[in-house]
Amino acid sequence: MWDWCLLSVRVQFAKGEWCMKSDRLLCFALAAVYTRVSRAWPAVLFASFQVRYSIHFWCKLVQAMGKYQVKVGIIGGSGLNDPDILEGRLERKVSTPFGEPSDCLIEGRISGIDCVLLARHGRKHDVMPSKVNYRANIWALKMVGCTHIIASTATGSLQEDIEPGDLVLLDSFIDRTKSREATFFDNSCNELQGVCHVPMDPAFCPETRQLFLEAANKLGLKLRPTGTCVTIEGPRFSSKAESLLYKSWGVHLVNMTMVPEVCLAREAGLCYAAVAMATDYDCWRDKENGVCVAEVLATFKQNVVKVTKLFKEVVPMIGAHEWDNTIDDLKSLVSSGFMSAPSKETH
Ligand SMILES: CSC[C@H]1O[C@H](OP(=O)(O)O)[C@H](O)[C@@H]1O
Ligand SMILES: Nc1ncnc2[nH]cnc12
Repeated sequence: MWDWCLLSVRVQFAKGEWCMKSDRLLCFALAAVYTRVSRAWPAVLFASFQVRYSIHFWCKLVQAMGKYQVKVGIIGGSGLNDPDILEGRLERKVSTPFGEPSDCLIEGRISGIDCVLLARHGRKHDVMPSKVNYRANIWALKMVGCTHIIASTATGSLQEDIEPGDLVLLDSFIDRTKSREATFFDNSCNELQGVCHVPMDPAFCPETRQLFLEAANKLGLKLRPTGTCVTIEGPRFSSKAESLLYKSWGVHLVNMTMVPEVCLAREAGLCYAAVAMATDYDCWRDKENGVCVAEVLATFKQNVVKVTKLFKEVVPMIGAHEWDNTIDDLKSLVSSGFMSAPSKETH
């Protein structure tokens, strides 16, 4: 039994995750006492203890064998910026060649997987959609080593069967923004020279999306597997004619932030997936008044637990997955978009 205890301690040290948390210490102490008294109980205790840590262990092992160390950036949209989602939090202020991101990065872990949380509109929600520095946000996450970004967004539903509170895993977008920096390759940064026409199909990372679907399935959570979102410039909501126009295009949802975030994540070679929550029916329906901020925030608040559960479930799945080919393919996709070879290795 002591061998088992020692092995466990060694694993904790090897992972660099040893910390004097009371639950872990108690677990070890009880096991040590029981070892003297009985031979059965320690096994039971350690079985439960090990289930949690063996998941971490295998995740780390899979990552250690791969080329890329997985780190998941979480961009919290309206209504999602609760840092409690992360264990062992540490705030880090960063600045990028493109300016300041919306707020500090909050680094921490979910189930042992390194994560970085960023509030898209700042933690006080004082940055409006058109003024979000999307380039700085994505670059900051890339700079601190993120391989993935999972994002949330509050959206208006353009379809009767997508009800307020429903979650949709986006698979495409339509860009109706007007005044946003939508590429890193505009020669404003010395490191990133060249003209890049990056392919945007598929728009969202298929492998990460697949893991989201499996995570939702495991949780028994309703997640619509596909959906197209039209991103408008904002900050105003749509007129009825605009709303009806988007609806007539067969679009499912409307928001103000998905573009250029998803495009910049692609240029940065990051695996990006977004979960949209329908918070309202915009203003196309005759049945009720149009959307307002209070409605958006209230609906998001009522349902936010679904998004956090889903994110907490999917992160260890991302950590356990093998990403070498996916990330290499993304890099090639970006390289294929250059009109001439970039002057420096940027990805
Ligand atoms: C608060 S109403 C409009 C606002 O909500 C959405 O934000 P996010 O995408 O960051 O969740 C929408 O895109 C608008 O920015
Ligand atoms: N109806 C709507 N239009 C644009 N952005 C939104 N975010 C939430 N609801 C929205």
